[in-house]
Amino acid sequence: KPHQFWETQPMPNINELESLKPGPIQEGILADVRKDPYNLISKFEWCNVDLRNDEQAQQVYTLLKENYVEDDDNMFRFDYSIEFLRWALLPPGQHPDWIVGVKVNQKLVGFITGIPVTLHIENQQTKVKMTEINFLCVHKKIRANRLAPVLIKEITRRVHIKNMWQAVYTAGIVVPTPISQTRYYHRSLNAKKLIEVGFSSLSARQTIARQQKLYKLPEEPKTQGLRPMKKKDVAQVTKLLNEYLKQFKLYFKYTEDEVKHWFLPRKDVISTYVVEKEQGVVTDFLSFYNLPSQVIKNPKHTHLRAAYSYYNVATQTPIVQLMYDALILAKNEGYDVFNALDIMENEKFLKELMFCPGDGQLNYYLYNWKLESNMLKPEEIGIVLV
Ligand SMILES: CCOC(=O)c1cnc2ccc(OC)cc2c1SCCC#N
Repeated sequence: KPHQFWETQPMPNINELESLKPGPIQEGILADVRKDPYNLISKFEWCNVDLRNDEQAQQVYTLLKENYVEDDDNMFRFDYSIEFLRWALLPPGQHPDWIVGVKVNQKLVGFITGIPVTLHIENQQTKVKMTEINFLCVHKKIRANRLAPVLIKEITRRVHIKNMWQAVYTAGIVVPTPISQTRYYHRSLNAKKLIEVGFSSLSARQTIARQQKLYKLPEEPKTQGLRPMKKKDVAQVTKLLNEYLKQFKLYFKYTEDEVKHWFLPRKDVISTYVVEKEQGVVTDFLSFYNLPSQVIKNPKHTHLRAAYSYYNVATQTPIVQLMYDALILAKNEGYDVFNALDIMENEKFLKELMFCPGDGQLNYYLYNWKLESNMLKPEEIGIVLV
């Protein structure tokens, strides 16, 4: 029976979509929260992973590299780097007991994480303090032990115990009940490599040279005043971002500390460029993160270098021009492909900049919250989960 576990969770099911009123589905009662961790089958143990510790970070890296998400054709598997995981999982206000591992004989075989976020939902006046759940992973060799539901229940318990009752997460699969179904788009930067790894294919009339010409980009960005973001830009970027995000139905509210963490450039992790035309005035910014993938069983390539569109705020520069510059910058940083979802204003540049729709979809979920509108359109989503 499908969704055995999800039927037991506070998620609206199909026939409740009409009856439930907007807001929390279940009232959270702190006194009812289990004080001790869920039971694990013998030899399995809970652990809090300290990602600042090189050995423990290496164990997480290897577990994900070998067992985390693959595309439907098993052509790629995400290869999150240790520095990326430290960026993604050690933001301001992080809770050490929200980086949850399961070990067997000191070997990491299961993983799930949460980070604290403040989410603004639809027209609700209040912003909801909640957790963003990510990196649910069970080693391939011990699947079908029903370990994933226990990992989800345990991190839910660790969130409840802090008096938080909602969560936000994404998944490529459909379980009860998505709040939005978005699509990945891909813009080729290295046509030859995408053909060699088998992602792109040539029709009879096409040649590799023709494809390379089609996707060729200028050497340098067009926008005057475009430069890497620096610490001195944090205040202006925070204001621009928080103002920009208000147009969406779902968005995070950022403190300056959070903007420092999420946007200051980190080599091979996050690239952020600001537009400063007039002395000291930042009018726009673009950002993309580095998430390579292992190419599974390919004679010629072991990895794909993929840049993922993060947050882009265009107030003076046309969004198409800003994103064209993002492609040029990503190409110059050595990426093979530039990926983006059809969320926020992305539809405005995807076609014009020659992005192609992928066959993978990304579903957004809210745990224990009924929306006013059952589903949100992709362009109403203002959050990117890495
Ligand atoms: C060339 C276009 O495809 C990808 O970039 C890519 C790379 N690695 C993956 C690993 C797991 C995976 O599992 C869904 C998908 C990919 C994808 S397509 C969806 C991500 C985007 N954009």
